[in-house]
Amino acid sequence: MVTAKVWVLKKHFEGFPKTSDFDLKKIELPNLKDGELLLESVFLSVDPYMRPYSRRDMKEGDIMIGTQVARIVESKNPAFTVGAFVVARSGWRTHFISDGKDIQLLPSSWPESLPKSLALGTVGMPGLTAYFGLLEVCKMKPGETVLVNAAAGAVGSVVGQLAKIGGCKVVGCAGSDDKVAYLKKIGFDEAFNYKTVTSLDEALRKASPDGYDCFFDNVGGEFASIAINQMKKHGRIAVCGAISQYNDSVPQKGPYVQVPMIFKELQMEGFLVTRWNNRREEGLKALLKWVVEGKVKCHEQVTEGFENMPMAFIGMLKGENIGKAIVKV
Ligand SMILES: NC(=O)C1=CN([C@@H]2O[C@H](COP(=O)(O)OP(=O)(O)OC[C@H]3O[C@@H](n4cnc5c(N)ncnc54)[C@H](OP(=O)(O)O)[C@@H]3O)[C@@H](O)[C@H]2O)C=CC1
Ligand SMILES: CCCCCCCCC/C=C/C=O
Repeated sequence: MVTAKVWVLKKHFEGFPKTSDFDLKKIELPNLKDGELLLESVFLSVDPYMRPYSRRDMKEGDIMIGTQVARIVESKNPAFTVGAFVVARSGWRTHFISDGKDIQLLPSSWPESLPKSLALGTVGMPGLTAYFGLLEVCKMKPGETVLVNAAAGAVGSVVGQLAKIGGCKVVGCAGSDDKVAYLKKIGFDEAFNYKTVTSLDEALRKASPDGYDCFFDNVGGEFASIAINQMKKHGRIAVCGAISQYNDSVPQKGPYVQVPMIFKELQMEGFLVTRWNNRREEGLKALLKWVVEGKVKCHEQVTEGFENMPMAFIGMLKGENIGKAIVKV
């Protein structure tokens, strides 16, 4: 008999999540039936979507949603061997049982030397978000200028590097001087700390006096309202995330987008990375290749210990992470 530790949502978040909104519990797992596997989580992901999705998809007492890289410790399914690593969507649990249908083996070409946690970041859902958002929504072209916010995070840091690979000029904004230094290190042409500039409008203008062809928006709210005015004619805005609004108890008010949208003839499109689930393999293959070649650099903010999951999640929402926020069990 295996005992799993799980984190449940004790109380729906009101405003910014608190550690007291979570409860750590223990669950006895049953013995495996034919066709089933026992897995242990090795790395778990904490992601911004957990904040809005908890309200939409969960009730109090449910196990927190989320993904992990897990190792197969017992198998009664001939398609999966003990010791193999998979990406699963089993929520905040140390151990779980699967019938093998909703788990994905790490690509067979995954180098031994590459951290498996990257399957939750650059070579996982956040990397795919950057890849499809830039190619399919922004439709970036060589020579264009791309703006990205939350630029030092899991999605943003990949957006900037893919845009450079695609022959664009890249401007990134992030919330600390250390993050700005990181952006310059990984090849961003311009980067600034949006928290310390006297005027965001002026800082954006200085970074690209001619304006922006593409804006990959991870933040929404006031930042997006200011940035939209600096789009070039026929610019494209990929509305990827709105993290500045996820913890609001009262919805923020305008300014509104219609006037710049009309006079600059902009395209603005929201998207979910799951739209391209049928092209997941293509995206992961491309991302893995760039990482192995050293063309895309990865950084992870690793929190040690399953007990610290709520703290890691709250820290990520506060902006404490450079690169992908990960918990190592
Ligand atoms: N559409 C889709 O399919 C997907 C959307 N997303 C979205 O992409 C965005 C980035 O996700 P991800 O890369 O995983 O997360 P990050 O690794 O970027 O972590 C979140 C970052 O958001 C920034 N942030 C937090 N609060 C605010 C705020 N009030 N104003 C501005 N910035 C803030 C912080 O960076 P800083 O210090 O720079 O402020 C923080 O580090 C999120 O909005 C997320 O919801 C992610 C995956 C898929
Ligand atoms: C329980 C795991 C669900 C994984 C869903 C990933 C979809 C991410 C879409 C993100 C939207 C905003 O952050």
